[in-house]
Amino acid sequence: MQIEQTSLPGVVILTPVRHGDARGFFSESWNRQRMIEAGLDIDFVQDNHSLSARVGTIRGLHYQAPPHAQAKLVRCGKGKLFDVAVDIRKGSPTYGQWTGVELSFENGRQLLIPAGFLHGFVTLEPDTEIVYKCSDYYAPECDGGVLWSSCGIDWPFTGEPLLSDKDRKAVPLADFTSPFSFEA
Ligand SMILES: Cc1cn([C@H]2C[C@H](O)[C@@H](COP(=O)(O)OP(=O)(O)O[C@H]3O[C@H](C)C(=O)[C@H](O)[C@H]3O)O2)c(=O)[nH]c1=O
Repeated sequence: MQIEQTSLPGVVILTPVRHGDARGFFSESWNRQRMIEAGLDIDFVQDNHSLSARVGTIRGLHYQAPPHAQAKLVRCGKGKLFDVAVDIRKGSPTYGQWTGVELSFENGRQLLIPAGFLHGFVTLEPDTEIVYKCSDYYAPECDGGVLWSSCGIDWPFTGEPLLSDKDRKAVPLADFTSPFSFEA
């Protein structure tokens, strides 16, 4: 498994090995022992899977607040997307900073996003599917969001995005009070 750092400490890109043969490929998309060996052991408890039919669909920027904060391991099961994490830990030297990576079925890359970061993505192909592991269960009472266009993210997409009503009405980062604090 290849591990690449990003501009945000703690947010890392993982690329599992693909074993190719005449049929296609086989890959261990997640192996807890490999994560432990890499010092990235996280006790994931829930897998999520969503389909976004239209190019330019933006889901995000979301978080779950403590006590149900979620770390996520995100990959693209079909199509292509640009995945983004934003540091919202009060007191963090990278507070409000973002990093983004293109995830696709073709490149097999995954983004590991710790708790304390917003997560969102924009789809770059039709019928794009995202699959991701979460380190806590869904807790709608802890669900929160920040407006996708308020964090200075250089989205690789022009035009009007497709958004849920919830995402369209999200609070701008400048007006946001984070429930997360940075722990050095
Ligand atoms: C997140 C979630 C949602 N749901 C239900 C609630 C709604 O009836 C429906 C759609 O939920 P929502 O509009 O919040 O889905 P997304 O906009 O894709 O939200 C997700 O997208 C961003 C990128 C994330 O990282 C989060 O996992 C999550 O916020 O699925 C569940 O039943 N379980 C869940 O864990």
